[in-house]
Amino acid sequence: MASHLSADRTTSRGAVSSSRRRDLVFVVNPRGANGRTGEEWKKLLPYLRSRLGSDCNICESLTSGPCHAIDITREAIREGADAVIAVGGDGTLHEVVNGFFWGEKPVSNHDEKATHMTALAGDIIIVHSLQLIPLGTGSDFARTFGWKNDPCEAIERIAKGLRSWIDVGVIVGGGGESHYFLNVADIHLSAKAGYYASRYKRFGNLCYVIGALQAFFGHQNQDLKIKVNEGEWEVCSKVTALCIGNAKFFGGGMKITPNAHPSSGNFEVVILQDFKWYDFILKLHKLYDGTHLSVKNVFSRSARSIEIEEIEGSGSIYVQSDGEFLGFLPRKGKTLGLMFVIYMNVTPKTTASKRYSLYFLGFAIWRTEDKHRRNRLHLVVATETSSDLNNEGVCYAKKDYNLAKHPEIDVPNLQVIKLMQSFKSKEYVRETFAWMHYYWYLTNDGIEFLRIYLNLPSEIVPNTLKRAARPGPGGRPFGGGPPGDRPRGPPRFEGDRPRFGDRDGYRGGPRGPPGESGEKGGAPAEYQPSFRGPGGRPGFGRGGGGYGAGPDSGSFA
Ligand SMILES: Nc1ncnc2c1ncn2[C@@H]1O[C@H](COP(=O)(O)OP(=O)(O)OP(=O)(O)O)[C@@H](O)[C@H]1O
Repeated sequence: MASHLSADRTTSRGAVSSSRRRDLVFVVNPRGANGRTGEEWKKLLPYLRSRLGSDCNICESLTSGPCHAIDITREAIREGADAVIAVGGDGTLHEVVNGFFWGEKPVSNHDEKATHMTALAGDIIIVHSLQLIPLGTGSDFARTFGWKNDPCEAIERIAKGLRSWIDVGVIVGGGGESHYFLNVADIHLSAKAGYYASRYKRFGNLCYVIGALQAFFGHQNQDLKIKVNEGEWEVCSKVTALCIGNAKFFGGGMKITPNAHPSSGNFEVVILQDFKWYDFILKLHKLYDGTHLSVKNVFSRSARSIEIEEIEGSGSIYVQSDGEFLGFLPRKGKTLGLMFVIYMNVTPKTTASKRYSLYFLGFAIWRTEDKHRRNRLHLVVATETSSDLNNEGVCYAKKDYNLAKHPEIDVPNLQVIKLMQSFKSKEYVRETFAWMHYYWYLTNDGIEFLRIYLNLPSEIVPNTLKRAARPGPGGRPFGGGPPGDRPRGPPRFEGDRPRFGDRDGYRGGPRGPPGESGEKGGAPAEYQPSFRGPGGRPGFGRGGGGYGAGPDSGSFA
């Protein structure tokens, strides 16, 4: 463990190395929330040790000043920490997230054997865990998940060890340097307000109001050029603020990007145009409850990437990410502020394709505000119990949106279909449709995702995959080697460039010949359905036409 980390190793260290005790590194900002974080932390530590000490090594490291959390995190990861826990506000979380990266690359462990980074044919999935004990002034990131500034609740989340992927945004600055964010990156008035608010943290959440009032002095709405998802440049006139949300809240509880979710794979970009100071006074309540999108001159769109250029070249447009002041938008002609998201799998050769995701430990699935998300995660957990998708590598559902329950999984049929459509869009499953039934086959990415999500050892593979390992005519090479040797699909990028404007482009191209890509109504020609009547279990995945079972699915990545 990092030399300067103070590690609580009251329990046998020998047991630590031989068993699976986790090394948890708590990065504490004692100055957070005007010093309250440090005080709370002192009170919390005995409880933390009693709650987690029997299973984990608890290492605490107090920051000594701004940016120190970045160095601590990097060192912790290199030394093999299983999880880094930010204790403080969004600023501390922001620094910890940046510590997960070095330049454009994720930081990796010194010890190759214990490495938490999985490299699969050029794709890198970062599986170091990040967690948060929200103890800051605003703690806005935690609000998206409905978390309170309650450290005991946070410790319970860590103890339960539930995990989820979250997206990480990247800002590529003028000099080409990468800067990462988790919550909201914003430009102009809101960023200026955040800059001033940081001076008044002693007033608690009121600091944001004071900051906003101060920011209006000398403020001028500015024309900006933006390019979304590598499309055409557009002019946005009189921009008051432009906010790029990976999560929903900023400024001490303003629901600025109400449709953003850190696992969606997209930002929500909200642009406020031509606002006057009195507009803010009159509409402030709408910003807090997230209903401002219906207000005149407020625009929202979903985006994976956005480039922003100042037209006037004033060099005075503030940029902020996760509530931390980053500097000013580069002047026109010199450089661009470029931001883009990022969802799992990095293809290292292609610098333009930065799709990272961190593993978020202790994700409060039952507390999230987003109903759809809750159902999705519930269903992933359900697959573990039902042994359906995970064990068999396949899942099915009748195309009946009103069916009260899926016959095998204890949730409404519609939720199964919606979850699988979401998985399909992420290429975790391949879909076919026949005889009023959908069938989904786990892809390699899907297996990897479920394995990590459900914390399964690498020996566990879906049953269909095991059968595919049998040699024989027409048999697929799947399963013949170690899991990491599984063959991959065709390259995800054409030449050096990702097909950014096209979702399929960055998710990967078609994975098989026409007819096998799993479009609705496109059951493979060789497919012979073997239904056993209503409520019976179709034969998919059990040898008939399942994943890896026959030549029809042979080109499936
Ligand atoms: N030891 C330290 N002394 C002074 N400042 C520090 C120290 N450690 C970290 N910082 C800085 O403190 C700033 C604020 O920290 P943090 O975000 O944790 O608290 P907060 O601002 O009260 O909460 P929030 O951002 O949620 O409103 C960060 O910019 C960080 O760089």
